[in-house]
Amino acid sequence: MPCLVGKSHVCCTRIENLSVKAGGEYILKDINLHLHCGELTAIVGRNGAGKTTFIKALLNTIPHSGNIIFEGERCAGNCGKDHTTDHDRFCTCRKRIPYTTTKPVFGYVPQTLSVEPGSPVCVEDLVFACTSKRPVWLRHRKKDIEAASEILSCTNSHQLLKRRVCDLSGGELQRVMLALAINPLPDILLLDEPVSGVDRVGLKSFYELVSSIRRDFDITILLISHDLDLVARHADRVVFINNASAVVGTVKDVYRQKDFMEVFGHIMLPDEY
Ligand SMILES: Nc1ncnc2c1ncn2[C@@H]1O[C@H](COP(=O)(O)OP(=O)(O)OP(=O)(O)O)[C@@H](O)[C@H]1O
Repeated sequence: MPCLVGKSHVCCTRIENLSVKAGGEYILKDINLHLHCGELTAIVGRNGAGKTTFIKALLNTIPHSGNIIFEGERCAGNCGKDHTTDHDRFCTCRKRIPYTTTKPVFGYVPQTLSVEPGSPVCVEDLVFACTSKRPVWLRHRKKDIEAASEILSCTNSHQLLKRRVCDLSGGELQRVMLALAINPLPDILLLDEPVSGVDRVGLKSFYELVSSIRRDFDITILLISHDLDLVARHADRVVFINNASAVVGTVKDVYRQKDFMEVFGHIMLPDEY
């Protein structure tokens, strides 16, 4: 399973001159960023700054201009192992070739999932709907249930398999969606931090889980965040979106920047406590 795949490749994503306009105004203008594998990059900014717009442009769900170029490595294809899509990208054999694409594979966890109260859909159905070509209403086979459980175990949510999705807490739902977003393993994982239905303890464990994914899998993680303390503790780099442009740097660099301090004030860094 992709879950078992470890660190094996190097990659970089270049975002060049990304712009989004709405109603004649720029929401984002000429954003240029380099994102690296194995790094957690947090996107911060005041309400309405353009964080979600940025993610939507990356996912190509809204009109935008500019380029997204993903450079990675994949198996050369002659190592004699079974070649699934994941294998090509994450095989640990030594014969690897560089590849470049403008269409990287994204995993996406939205801020929330709208679920009808009382809906009988259980987590198992949700996993099958996302991962299997077999109609969800057919009786679930033992091997499919085991595969679903293994997918969920990546985020320690396998015990939720039989629970109704509408009954899950905000934190439980995030864990299920995160498991789906990393199976199969994407090139870039986009996360929108939950802002409702998750308490402070749940949010902390969400960041710890994201950090462990960053450690275990060599993928680029971009996280829209509203919790600047948790960002300071977990992010490798920060993108601060303000006035349609972006400032990028380490937590310390960005948090001590004049514009950032005007918006958010003085945020203590972990080594200042
Ligand atoms: N389709 C659209 N047409 C016009 N304006 C839009 C459109 N989509 C977003 N906007 C505006 O673009 C700005 C950025 O919105 P966006 O949702 O990206 O902000 P955000 O940083 O994610 O905010 P929040 O932190 O509140 O979630 C807002 O002023 C919003 O009203």
